Amino acid sequence: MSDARTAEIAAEQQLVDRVYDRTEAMREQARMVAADGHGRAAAGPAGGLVERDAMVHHAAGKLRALDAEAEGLVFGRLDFDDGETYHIGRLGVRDEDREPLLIDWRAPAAAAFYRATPGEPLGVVRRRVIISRGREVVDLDDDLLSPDDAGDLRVLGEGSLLAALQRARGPQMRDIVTTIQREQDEAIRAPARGVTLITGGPGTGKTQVALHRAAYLLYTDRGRFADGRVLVVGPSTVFTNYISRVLPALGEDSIHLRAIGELVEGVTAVRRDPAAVAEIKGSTWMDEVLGELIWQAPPTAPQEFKLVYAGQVLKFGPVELAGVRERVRTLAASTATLPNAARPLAAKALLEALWAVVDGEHLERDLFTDDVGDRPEFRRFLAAWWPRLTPADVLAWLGDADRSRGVLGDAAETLAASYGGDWSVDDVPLLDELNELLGEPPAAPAARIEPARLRELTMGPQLVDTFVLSLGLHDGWSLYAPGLPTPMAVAGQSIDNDAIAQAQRWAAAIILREGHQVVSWTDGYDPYGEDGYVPVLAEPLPVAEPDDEPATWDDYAHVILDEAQDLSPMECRMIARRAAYASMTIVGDLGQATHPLAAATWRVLLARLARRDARTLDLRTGYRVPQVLAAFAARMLAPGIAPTRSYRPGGDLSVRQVEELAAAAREAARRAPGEGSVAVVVADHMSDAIAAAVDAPHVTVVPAGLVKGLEYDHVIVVEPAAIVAAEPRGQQRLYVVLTRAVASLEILHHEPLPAALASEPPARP
Ligand SMILES: Nc1ncnc2c1ncn2[C@@H]1O[C@H](COP(=O)(O)OP(=O)(O)OP(=O)(O)O)[C@@H](O)[C@H]1O
Repeated sequence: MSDARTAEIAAEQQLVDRVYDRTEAMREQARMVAADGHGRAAAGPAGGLVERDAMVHHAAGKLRALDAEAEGLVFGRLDFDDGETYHIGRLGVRDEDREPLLIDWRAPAAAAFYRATPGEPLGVVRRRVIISRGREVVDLDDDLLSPDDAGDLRVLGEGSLLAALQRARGPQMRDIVTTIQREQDEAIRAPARGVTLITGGPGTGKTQVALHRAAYLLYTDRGRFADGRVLVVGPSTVFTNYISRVLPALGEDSIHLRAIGELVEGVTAVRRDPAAVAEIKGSTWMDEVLGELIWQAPPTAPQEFKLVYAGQVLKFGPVELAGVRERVRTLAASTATLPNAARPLAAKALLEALWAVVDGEHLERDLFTDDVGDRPEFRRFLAAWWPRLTPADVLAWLGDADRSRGVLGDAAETLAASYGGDWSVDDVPLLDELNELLGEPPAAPAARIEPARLRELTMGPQLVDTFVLSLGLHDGWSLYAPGLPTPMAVAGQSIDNDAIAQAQRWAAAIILREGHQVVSWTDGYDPYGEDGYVPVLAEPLPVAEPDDEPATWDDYAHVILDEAQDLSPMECRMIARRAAYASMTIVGDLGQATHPLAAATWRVLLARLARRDARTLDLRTGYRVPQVLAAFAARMLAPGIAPTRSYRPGGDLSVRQVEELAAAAREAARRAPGEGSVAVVVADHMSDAIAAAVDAPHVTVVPAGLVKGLEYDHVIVVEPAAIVAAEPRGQQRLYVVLTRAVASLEILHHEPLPAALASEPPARP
């Protein structure tokens, strides 16, 4: 290494050491403030704000996790043509004089790190990636942005990108904060509002972008998105486990990360139903089916009712009771009452039916109804005949084909065969739907709170997590500060109510006095729940410690869907319920759609989610699959879908016909390189047999149905024809399987290859 380079590294090391020393000091300070017993709010506006700005209390606690990251806390530097220099890192850190020492990668000032090119340098003359191991700077990678080189730059930070891509895969995904590419950055920083649709072929970084976007949204508007108000949904628990390390590594752990099978409280479904079953369960027809089912007599309901009144025996058998049940349904329909709230209607209908058969010549109707209605045996019968139903109760009825044939017709047998064990992922939207359809029993009168009081209880003043400028409650504009229950400044009449920009300038000046620079404004809420403007600050504000109460699903402010191409109509309904008040980011690839009811176009998917418009960002460069393997996999692509351009050169492909698959898989796994991850991917129904045969600790056998979103250095695919034959969209499934390999792909087949793969000899690397 040249002397000049060694000196540069040493200079960067000094800065890195300063940042770590400063963060250590801040961590200590945060600890002392906590130990102080007063808390930050008690320190008053000035003290509280200075302490918060110096170092994010919340983030300080995360430094240990950040320390562990190979790329370290400081990873970039921008030199501008006016001599200005910034260092970019995973957090914003200021020095003792409150000068920025490190700019958070998500701050607007850091955007140039991911966007500057020779053609459009944005004032940057040098863009440097600082490569560290722990706290030690080991290398530097510089891009000099001279307009003369405009034609040459293919990617940003080529050296560090290549190094990142060449690193062997571990069991979990790593973040890409040091090497985010321009088109990815544009998707990450797209506005939060409305719906953002991010499309791209396999390995274009869609999942990475989705996760970095979640972290970005939290940075820009913590007041709105913190405390579990961002939901990220992935296709399976294997997948969410694979990506679960990325957000904590970016310093964010208040985001809800859930597999689609985990969206209903108390249910963790991992099993997928076969395509024929999934097709029925995923269709909106199920909404009608469930809507019928909820009014049926539960299997536990008594078939007979007997009562002695004034010497008369009143007796109803199954036929009469069925008639009464129908009557309850009619009454419920006319009053929009849901089944679980309909027991009072059931009592009314039953009493009416009894009155109709009693010899009531000498009886008074009201007396009869009151008398019978109060009898313990009547109430016991009613509770058993019209019990409170849970979604699980009703869904379990589908396990009995004789019972469900009336509503399901020919589909009854197919569905019944799928029940009996644990819930499948495809059942989860049905449980969610039933939750809506069944409703809740009416609240006991004592527990009822009048609306006015309810408003006060739920809408009363709360502390804000960030500054908010709002107009309304007082005459003129009010500026709220984090942690303070009253406005910290009021503009009274002096600012014209229409002049939002003028009010924002006023507020920005006050916020600047508190040590924060306002970069722009977004929408938000003041402590009274009224609309307000929230400043985007050049440095993040401290985060309130997340409270113990988990956010409920109607609190989500932003919902991110990964692998969205696979969502069935019923899954979309379940998500739409959770996203009723949320903006959304939808991420996917139509070429990888394997669900039998997958939407054919994004417009259809948006409609299923009750959305119409989206801003669309397409990622065009693939970073996972090397060119040779990408070209081979593209033969399986459905017509009309363009293949992805791959940035990664090479790729090792071999295709072998073998006598005995299990033995060949064992042998291939044994020969697989020790460096990097190795997976054997096989049709779901063959996976147990192949797993038993392979039995090698460093090799994972993955059923094809679970491999979506994952990647391995070396992939061995066993019997592609069986993967295609296993399901209606087997062709797409095989495409997903063939696009998982980062370095080598070995195909073992006994049966002939699917025609598209066999059409010409595979290219040799
Ligand atoms: N800018 C980047 N720098 C370094 N690595 C990157 C970059 N973008 C993507 N990658 C890597 O490329 C691989 C694929 O990324 P990711 O899984 O996010 O792609 P995807 O589009 O979601 O793929 P799929 O559709 O197949 O699930 C990952 O290993 C990811 O870390």
